[in-house]
Amino acid sequence: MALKCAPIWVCSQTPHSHLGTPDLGSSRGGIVLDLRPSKWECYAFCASAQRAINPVEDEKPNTPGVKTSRTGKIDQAQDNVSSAFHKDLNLLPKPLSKTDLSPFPDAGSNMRVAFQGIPGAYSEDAALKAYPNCETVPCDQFEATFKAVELWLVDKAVLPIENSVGGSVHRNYDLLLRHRLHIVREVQLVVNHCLLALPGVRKQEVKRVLSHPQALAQCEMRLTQLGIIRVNADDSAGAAQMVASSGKRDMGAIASARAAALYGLDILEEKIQDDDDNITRFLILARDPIIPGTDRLYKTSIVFSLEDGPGVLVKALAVFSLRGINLSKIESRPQKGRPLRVVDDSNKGSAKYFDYLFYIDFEASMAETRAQNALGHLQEYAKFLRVLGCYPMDKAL
Ligand SMILES: O=C(O)C(=O)C[C@]1(C(=O)O)C=C[C@@H](O)C=C1
Repeated sequence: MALKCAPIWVCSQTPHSHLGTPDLGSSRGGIVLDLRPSKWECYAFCASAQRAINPVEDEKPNTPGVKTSRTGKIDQAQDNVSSAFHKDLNLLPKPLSKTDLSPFPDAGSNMRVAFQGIPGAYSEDAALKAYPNCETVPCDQFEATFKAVELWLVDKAVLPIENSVGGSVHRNYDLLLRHRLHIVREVQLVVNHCLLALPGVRKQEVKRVLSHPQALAQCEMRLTQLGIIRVNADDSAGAAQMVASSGKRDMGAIASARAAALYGLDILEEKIQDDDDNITRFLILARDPIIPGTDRLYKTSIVFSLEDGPGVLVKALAVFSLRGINLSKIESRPQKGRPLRVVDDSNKGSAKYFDYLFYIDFEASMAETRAQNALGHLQEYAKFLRVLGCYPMDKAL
C-alpha cells in the first residue's frame, strides 16, 4: 500500500513543539526561540524520515529478487527477511545531502509561489528571480498569500518588505507577526517603473495615473512635475490591466515593461522613479524554516518587545555589537491591542508611553554560537522574542 508523506510533514511543520519544547515566542508565535542546536537536527530528522517513506511508495508487488518456494508460493521465511531488509539497495533511504537542505532547491520546479497582484506585478518578478522555474499563483491581498501557504495551496509566498525609496511596507511587518510562517530567503529586485498608456497616446494626454501606492510613492517627484493625479490600485500590473480595459486615453499606469507587454500598452517613459537605483527587498515565506548554515552569509530576522526601564533599548541592541554582529535593519511598530504603557512614577504621577515591537535584521546565522548567545542575552531584557527566520543574504542585483 502506498504510504503518504503527510504525517511527516506535520511533524516537520512543527519541529519543536512535537518534542514538547517550550515556545518562548508568543502563544501564536511559532517560532522557536530555542537555541539548542538539537532543534535544527530534529527538523533534519523529520526530513530524512520523509525520504525514508518514498521507497515504500515505489515498491511493486512482484519485486525482482523475491524468491518463491518450489510450490510457487512466496516463501514465508524469505518474505519475512525481505520485509525486514530492503531488497534493492537503491531503494534504501539516502542520507540527506547539502542539496536537500539548500535554501535554493533546483530553481523551484514543482514549486508554487503565491504573490499579491496579477501577472506582471513586481512581486511576481521577485518570485521568478528566486525560483525561475516555479509556478506563480496570483492573490488579491497580501494576507491571502500567507493563507495560501498555511492551507497548503502553495509552497511559498513572496512579500515586499522594504524599498530603497519608499521605505518599509509596514503592513507586511504586522502580517509577519500575525502569521506563523518562516522567512526562508530574501530577494532584492531592481524596480524600474514605466509610465504606460493605451497605444498611440502622447504623454501630455495623460491626466490620471493608476498604480500600487508604493509604486506611486516611488515616482512622487516625476508625477508632480508632469502634473498627473495619482489613483491607488491593488498592484501595478492590475493598474496596467485596468488602463488597457478602460479604453481611456487620459488614464495611465505605473508598472513594469513586462506588464506593458502583457496588457498591450505603450511605454511613454521608462525609469520614472525618483531614484535611478530603486530596489525593493522581498521576503520568501514558507511553512518550515530552513536549516541555517555557515557556508555563506546569513541574515536573521527577529521581533521583540522590551521590559520597562531606562536604557533598555540600548542594552538590547548592545547584545549584538558586543559580539561583533552587524544590524542591517531596525523597525519599530506599535503593539496592536496594547498601544500604551503606563509608567507610574509615584512622585510625579503616571505617564503614558507608546509600547513598541522592534523588528531587527542582524547579519549572522543561527548556526553561529555568537548569534545564539546574543539572543540568549536579549531574552534578559525582552518581554517577548520571536525569530522570524534565518536565511541567506541576497547580494545579487
Ligand atoms: O504592485 C506591484 O507590482 C507589487 O508587486 C507591489 C510593490 C510593493 O508593494 O512594494 C512591489 C514592488 C514595488 O516596490 C512596488 C509595488
